[in-house]
Amino acid sequence: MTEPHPLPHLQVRGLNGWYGESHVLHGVDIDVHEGETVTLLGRNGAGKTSTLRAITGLLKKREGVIKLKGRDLIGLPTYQAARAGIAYVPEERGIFAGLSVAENLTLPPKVAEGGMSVAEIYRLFPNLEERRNSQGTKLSGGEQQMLAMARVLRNGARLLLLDEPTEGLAPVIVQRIGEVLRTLKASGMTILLVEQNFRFARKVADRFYVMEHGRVVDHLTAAEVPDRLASLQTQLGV
Ligand SMILES: Nc1ncnc2c1ncn2[C@@H]1O[C@H](COP(=O)(O)OP(=O)(O)OP(=O)(O)O)[C@@H](O)[C@H]1O
Repeated sequence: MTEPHPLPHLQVRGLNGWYGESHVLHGVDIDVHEGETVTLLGRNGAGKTSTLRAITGLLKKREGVIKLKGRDLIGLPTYQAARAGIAYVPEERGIFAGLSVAENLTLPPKVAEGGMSVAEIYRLFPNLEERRNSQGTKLSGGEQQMLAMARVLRNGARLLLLDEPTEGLAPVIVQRIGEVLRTLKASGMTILLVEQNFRFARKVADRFYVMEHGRVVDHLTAAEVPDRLASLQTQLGV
């Protein structure tokens, strides 16, 4: 039996980030422990997407500490962040529109042992198997989101960053994505999620950080949500 890892899977300290001269992240602090699902909440423009982009290195102008199981990532270029074990599904999903589902699934490079096989992917996402010969452009929004998640699950990374996975999707698909996240969590995956849909986030997350103006202004556990609901709704403007 392996001992639980003593360090957070992801530790972010004093993270600052800029788009050109525009300073958008002002000292973000986040911990995500192994096997946890954590959600970043906040109004539009609070800095949630930029935080994920800074963690992956896509936001290049950044300072602070970003550690993956104790290993500092801030000096590493984006492709090495992926190799270090981060799987990122951006809001725009990033699938190859001109390729079929099956082709999309065979392209991603493997970064670590333990990535899912195509057969395992099809077990988790039966609709993708039905649509395996369809082009990316022909998929529904929900199928595209599932394909985007499936692609990164192939690569063996154990930290999954998801940006608004339920945006624009029908309730039945949102529910399906929730089931997938719970299955991934049960398999030990660590998940950091940006989500505007608080009702959805509530069902999947262990803890929440609330962001405002490029910093974390609040933190709560799932157990604290009922007591904090009213103030949270004011903070989020929902
Ligand atoms: N490419 C960019 N160039 C310049 N400024 C940007 C860029 N992307 C985002 N910003 C700015 O950075 C700040 C944080 O935006 P970010 O997208 O991280 O917020 P968010 O909380 O994810 O909100 P949303 O849900 O609207 O994406 C905002 O002020 C936004 O206008």
